[in-house]
Amino acid sequence: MGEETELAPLDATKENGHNTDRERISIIGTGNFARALATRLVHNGYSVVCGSRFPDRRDLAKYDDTLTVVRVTSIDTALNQANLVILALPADAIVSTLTPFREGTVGKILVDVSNPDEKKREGQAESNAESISKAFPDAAVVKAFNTLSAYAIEFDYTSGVRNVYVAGDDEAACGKVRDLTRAIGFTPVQFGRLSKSAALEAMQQELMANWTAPLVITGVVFLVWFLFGLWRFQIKRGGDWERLPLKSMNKIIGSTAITLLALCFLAGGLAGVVQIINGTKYKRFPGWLDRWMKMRKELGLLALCLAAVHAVMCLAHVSPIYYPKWYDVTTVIVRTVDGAEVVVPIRYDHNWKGQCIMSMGVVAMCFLTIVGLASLPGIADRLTMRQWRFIQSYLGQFSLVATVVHVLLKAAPKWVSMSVIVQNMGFLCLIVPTLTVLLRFVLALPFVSGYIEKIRGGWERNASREPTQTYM
Ligand SMILES: NC(=O)C1=CN([C@@H]2O[C@H](COP(=O)(O)OP(=O)(O)OC[C@H]3O[C@@H](n4cnc5c(N)ncnc54)[C@H](OP(=O)(O)O)[C@@H]3O)[C@@H](O)[C@H]2O)C=CC1
Ligand SMILES: [Fe+3]
Repeated sequence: MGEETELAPLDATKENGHNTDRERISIIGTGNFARALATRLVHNGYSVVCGSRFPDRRDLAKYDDTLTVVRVTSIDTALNQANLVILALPADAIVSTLTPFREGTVGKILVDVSNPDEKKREGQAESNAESISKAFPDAAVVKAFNTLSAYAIEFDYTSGVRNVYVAGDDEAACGKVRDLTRAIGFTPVQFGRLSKSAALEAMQQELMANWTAPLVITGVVFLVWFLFGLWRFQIKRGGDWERLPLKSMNKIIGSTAITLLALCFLAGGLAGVVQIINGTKYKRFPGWLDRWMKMRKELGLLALCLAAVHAVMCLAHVSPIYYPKWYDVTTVIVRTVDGAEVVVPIRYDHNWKGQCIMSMGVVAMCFLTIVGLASLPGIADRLTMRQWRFIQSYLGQFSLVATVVHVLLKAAPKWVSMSVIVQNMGFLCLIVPTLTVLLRFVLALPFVSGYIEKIRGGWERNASREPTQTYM
């Protein structure tokens, strides 16, 4: 592809009195991101020009047939071909690449899609977008698209509408970028002024946004149950190490899952208690409760993940060998050649206990899966508020109750005969979930829930109190 001298000048895009320059977009760069955006733009009826340092050497058609209609020109020409220019260049090369063509940036909307190189940007307060804006003050710089991958832009037409965050100081320019975003099948979300672009760039650097604390909590809960299980099932029994990887680990993982599930629902219960004590919803929750409330989704998903592992491990080893009390056995007496009588089991059937434990586990897993799926963005977006609350609150609590019953059925009768109840993992791992279920039950009683609903509706017990104090 060479320099396209026959390209119409920008003004020629005004047709029938209408300015159709929105139809032509310039992209500077011919790399992965530039090609992905060009493909999507062409699919949506845009005419695209790509500016390259080496236009003669770039043949975009060899990547995808769609790109045969994309002209590759010099950077200078590309800048002059559209009002909206997307800078798909490496972050560090943007200013130096455009500086020789400063004239061409005047009056243009420059869309910065870049993400910083983490190491180079450490301690640097200014975002890429702000640096570009400073270097080219006669252009309107808009930050957008940086939170999407080239792959998602090029191929992901099916998994729901993705958000594209837009930040910039020029409202008209931001509006044009939002229109473009919408036109190619994304949902534009105005993120604020250009100063917010640093947050957008940081967003992309975060590997585990919102997940660090829930993962640490999961690790701590797992460690507590692991150490207890190690002592209870291996050390105390004088070394039963070959059962550690599956049988003991299954109980440890199951206990971790039910604890996390309880922690997920306990936060909401405590929030209700705090609101009753405060007598108003206009008082902030204490910091620890606020943070806890915000990690409920992650805690629930981690509980679901571990519950699934527990279920698979159960399938792998639940048998009459490990759990004889869950089975009825049919035996026959066989006489050996030397006349001795040997009792031989010929058939095992799950008894009532075994059937109830397994079926309650399946029910809990099923409801928990629905709750987990409904919390994922693509699905949650499609639910009405009422549907979402029904699944998260009612089905969620039902899954916790089913889980508690599952463990109770498995462990409860044993407690009665156990001299030291606190050594029973089934008993210990039920304490927090049972307290949570009881708390939620009390909060669901008509006069209590009515009182909370009143508070959540804006009613204040002491309406004359002023000003409302906040927790720090
Ligand atoms: N790839 C992705 O999934 C995502 C990328 N981004 C951002 O998009 C921008 C482009 O990324 P991507 O397309 O993956 O990168 P590539 O390395 O694939 O492409 C960059 C293009 O920029 C041009 N370029 C101009 N000057 C230079 C230079 N000095 N050094 C290297 N290339 C130069 C090159 O085109 P030519 O040789 O034709 O001039 C090159 O093809 C980056 O800022 C990145 O942070 C953001 C989100 C996701
Ligand atoms: Fe279980």
